Amino acid sequence: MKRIAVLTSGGDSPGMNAAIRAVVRKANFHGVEVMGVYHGYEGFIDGKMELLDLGSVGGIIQRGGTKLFSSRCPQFKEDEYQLQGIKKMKEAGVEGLVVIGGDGSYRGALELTKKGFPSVGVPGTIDNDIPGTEYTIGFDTALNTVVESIDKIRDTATSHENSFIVEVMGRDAGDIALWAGLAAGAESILIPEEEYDIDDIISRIQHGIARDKKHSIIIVAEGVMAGNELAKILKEKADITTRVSVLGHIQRGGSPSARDRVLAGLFGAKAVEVLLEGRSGRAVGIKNHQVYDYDLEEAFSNKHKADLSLYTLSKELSI
Ligand SMILES: Nc1ncnc2c1ncn2[C@@H]1O[C@H](COP(=O)(O)OP(=O)(O)OP(=O)(O)O)[C@@H](O)[C@H]1O
Ligand SMILES: O=P(O)(O)OC[C@H]1O[C@](O)(CO)[C@@H](O)[C@@H]1O
Ligand SMILES: [Mg+2]
Repeated sequence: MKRIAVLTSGGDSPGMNAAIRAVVRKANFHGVEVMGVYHGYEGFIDGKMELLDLGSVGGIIQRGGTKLFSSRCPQFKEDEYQLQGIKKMKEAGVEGLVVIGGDGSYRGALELTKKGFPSVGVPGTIDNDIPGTEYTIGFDTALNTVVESIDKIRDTATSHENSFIVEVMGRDAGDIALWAGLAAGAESILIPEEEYDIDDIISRIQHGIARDKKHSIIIVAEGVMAGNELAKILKEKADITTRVSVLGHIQRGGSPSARDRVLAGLFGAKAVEVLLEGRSGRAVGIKNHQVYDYDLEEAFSNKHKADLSLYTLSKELSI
């Protein structure tokens, strides 16, 4: 291969820029040019891209967001648009693609590979919900943002002896809620992967009050329900008044943590190696501290499993 392309797709995540940089620098190291495709699959369809040289990815390793912009592009699910994009790429001499994104983006990458355009997936999502890899780029930074926010909420919760509900991101995946709950010492954690027990949540708050605890923190992943909805249930069922904080998109921003930058470097470089070895339809991941590649299809035909031992542990530690 003499020229490949890179794009970022789906929700952005801190560390995507570091991954773009790694793809460009690693490919250049092997004498291969890299085109940066703008706005995810939207730009792919239109062939909206430009050459990324060594200098063009300088100064971005520490920047949140993605220099290439991202999008959710529903029309890319249709063959017609995938083929149109492949045509544009081939006309520009592009022979392979690195897709940095989540599970949806991976589906697009597999479709392209099946249609004869070699593509490799790099896991870039704060949700940490891609089967086959223990960590995704951006999860660590998002987790730290959430934990820092909860620490601040805890200060005011303690001063006013309030119970707080903190709503975090995660439509289908509870990793952010779970890890943040454990890291911040939340009394209850609600995740999409596990049925919640409202009586248990209530009794934990009441138990805290009875032992003169100054605050209570409940973390709810948005996929379970909105924080305000939970507040209403607690009021109606047990006359418990709570304050609600919805952390929202601040969780997707900010400078990537050192861990996410390292992961981005490892994954970006590995994706280039895979393409240059003539392999495609692969995803890169990390397991037991080893970076490896595996079948893209495995990344979405299996369901992501949250580590429920953390859930049990959190219940034991926060009482
Ligand atoms: N079945 C599919 N076939 C082709 N392309 C797809 C498919 N599913 C998703 N895509 C493409 O991938 C894009 C991103 O998918 P999605 O919105 O699910 O985000 P994601 O990559 O899972 O990231 P995250 O969930 O972290 O935000 C979609 O907008 C679409 O362009
Ligand atoms: O960009 P949008 O549409 O607000 O997406 C929000 C979703 O994206 C994610 O942040 C993942 O990127 C999810 O946690 C969240 O549910
Ligand atoms: Mg997704």
